[in-house]
Amino acid sequence: MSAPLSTQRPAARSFIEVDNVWQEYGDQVVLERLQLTVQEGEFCTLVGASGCGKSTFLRLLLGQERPSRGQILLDGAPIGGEPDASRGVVFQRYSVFPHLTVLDNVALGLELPKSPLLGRLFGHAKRGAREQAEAILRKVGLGASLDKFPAQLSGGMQQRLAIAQALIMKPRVLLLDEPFGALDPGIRKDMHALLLELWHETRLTVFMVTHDLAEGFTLGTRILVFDKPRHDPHAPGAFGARITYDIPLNEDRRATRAAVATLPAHLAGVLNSAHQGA
Ligand SMILES: Nc1ncnc2c1ncn2[C@@H]1O[C@H](COP(=O)(O)OP(=O)(O)OP(=O)(O)O)[C@@H](O)[C@H]1O
Repeated sequence: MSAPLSTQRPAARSFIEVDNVWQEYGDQVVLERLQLTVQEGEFCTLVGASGCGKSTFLRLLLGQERPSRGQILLDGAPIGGEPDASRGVVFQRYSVFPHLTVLDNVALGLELPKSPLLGRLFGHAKRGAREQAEAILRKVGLGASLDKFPAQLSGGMQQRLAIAQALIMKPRVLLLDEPFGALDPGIRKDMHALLLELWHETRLTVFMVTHDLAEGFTLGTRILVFDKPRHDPHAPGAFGARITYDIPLNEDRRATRAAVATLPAHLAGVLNSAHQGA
């Protein structure tokens, strides 16, 4: 007998579903059997050895590449073959237009899609785009640098600009590929505080690749460890990486004792020292 109508609910759908995803380039398997569900608003940090496919996974989430096998769903629909405004991206080195000011670089994000041929808006629409760009630049701490050119900014300021460029498009997912890798430790701390503040405010879903495990444990609500569980010394490309650990962290960025108990010693050690340093 079916349940009465009032108690029937559709099954809760995950915001992002990664279903048996593989990525292969020629005979090199980079990622294999990735299986993951992510709810809207999670902050996932991705860690793992160099070359194990973290950036490749971000490109798949961005829609820049299609998986060789399997599929990725965003709100139930397959991620298309091209990036779109629902996903914003920030790389370690971001490409800005050097001949445009900070303000114009950010406003351009709104101008290009609306005026694809000219790339410029005029009058009221232009004012609106510039006002929005200015508001976001103030939020990321670049309010005093609106008329500067990118070459006049420090590394930390350039990453603030990159974050503003991504946020102006109001993405639902923010993809960060080692965004702070080139910054000094003090500036990195400032950027962590800024990113957490923006995330608390917007509750964006974030995927961030980092080589710094402590950074991963400090920022993420969940850490995804990528690793190759299988190796063939005679055929290094035969097997790909998988998500070998998926560690949920609570609001204070603490893992449960049960989760820590499953970790190898080097990961558990970094987790403990990240908490002591917090
Ligand atoms: N378009 C491509 N064609 C061929 N091979 C590729 C392509 N993109 C990535 N690869 C290979 O896939 C593997 C994973 O690269 P990827 O950049 O995703 O790793 P990563 O974990 O992000 O590395 P790192 O931490 O050093 O940035 C590498 O061996 C790389 O050479």
